[in-house]
Amino acid sequence: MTGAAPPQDGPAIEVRGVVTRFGTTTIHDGLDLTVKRGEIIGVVGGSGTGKTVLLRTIIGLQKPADGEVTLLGETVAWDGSSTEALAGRFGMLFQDGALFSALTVGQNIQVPMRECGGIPPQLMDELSRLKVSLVGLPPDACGKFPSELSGGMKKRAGLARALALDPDVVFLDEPTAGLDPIGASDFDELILDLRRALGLTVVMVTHDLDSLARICDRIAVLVDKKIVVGTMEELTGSQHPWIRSYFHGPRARAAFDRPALAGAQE
Ligand SMILES: Nc1ncnc2c1ncn2[C@@H]1O[C@H](COP(=O)(O)OP(=O)(O)OP(=O)(O)O)[C@@H](O)[C@H]1O
Repeated sequence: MTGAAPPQDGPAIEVRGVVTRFGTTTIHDGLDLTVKRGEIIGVVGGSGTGKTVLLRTIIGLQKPADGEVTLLGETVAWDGSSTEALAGRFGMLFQDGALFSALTVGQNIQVPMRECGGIPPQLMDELSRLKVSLVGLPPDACGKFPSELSGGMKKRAGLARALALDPDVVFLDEPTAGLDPIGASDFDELILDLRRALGLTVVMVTHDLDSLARICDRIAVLVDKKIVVGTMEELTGSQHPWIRSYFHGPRARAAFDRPALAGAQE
């Protein structure tokens, strides 16, 4: 990490030549990705292609075998100092919400505030109420335990915690998984509202084609241990077999409201 103030322009995230190996298995073999500030980018790929590992790498939790990552102008160091230097500047919503079951929603939201330190308890209470309202939960949700919440409410509570310290970037790992279509589309709207209101940059791993079509500016596809990135239109024109079948399958056509490709195999 550099000690200098991070530049406010330039990309939110730069991934250059990232190689990730577990034992003898290579997951990423030279990933490059640039995420612009204020962009909503979807990350897709087959199961086990390393989408979650990519998020963990960007936020400094997973050290790659090679490559460089810059997050909000800070070079990620993977020795713990990254997370410290970037404290509060990014938030993460883990796949299952990852709320602490023994803590209320309000207390969960206050976890990052306590880690940050120096925030008086009364202000933390006030801030957690604000975050609860920001994500569209009723005020009484603050005093509830995760077990008392629906799946959709848990996701919103997890998002409120990710937003606890007013981050510039949020990472969402399958935020709409397990939600019914209405809950999922409400969540999509919430992400769009938050981007509009807070200027957030959003990196979202998702299998939800409706979310991709509705809210993502660009999509990063993990294939062949690398990333192919483009707009929906650009990727729709790709000849790569996995990308082609992903963006032209019947479910994709329903989500993207497109007729079948002329000559496409069904
Ligand atoms: N800490 C680890 N040690 C060893 N292998 C790991 C570790 N973390 C992830 N892997 C492996 O790396 C691969 C990619 O994992 P990852 O969770 O990123 O996949 P994914 O693309 O998010 O998959 P899914 O869509 O199924 O959630 C998997 O084969 C996984 O088993």
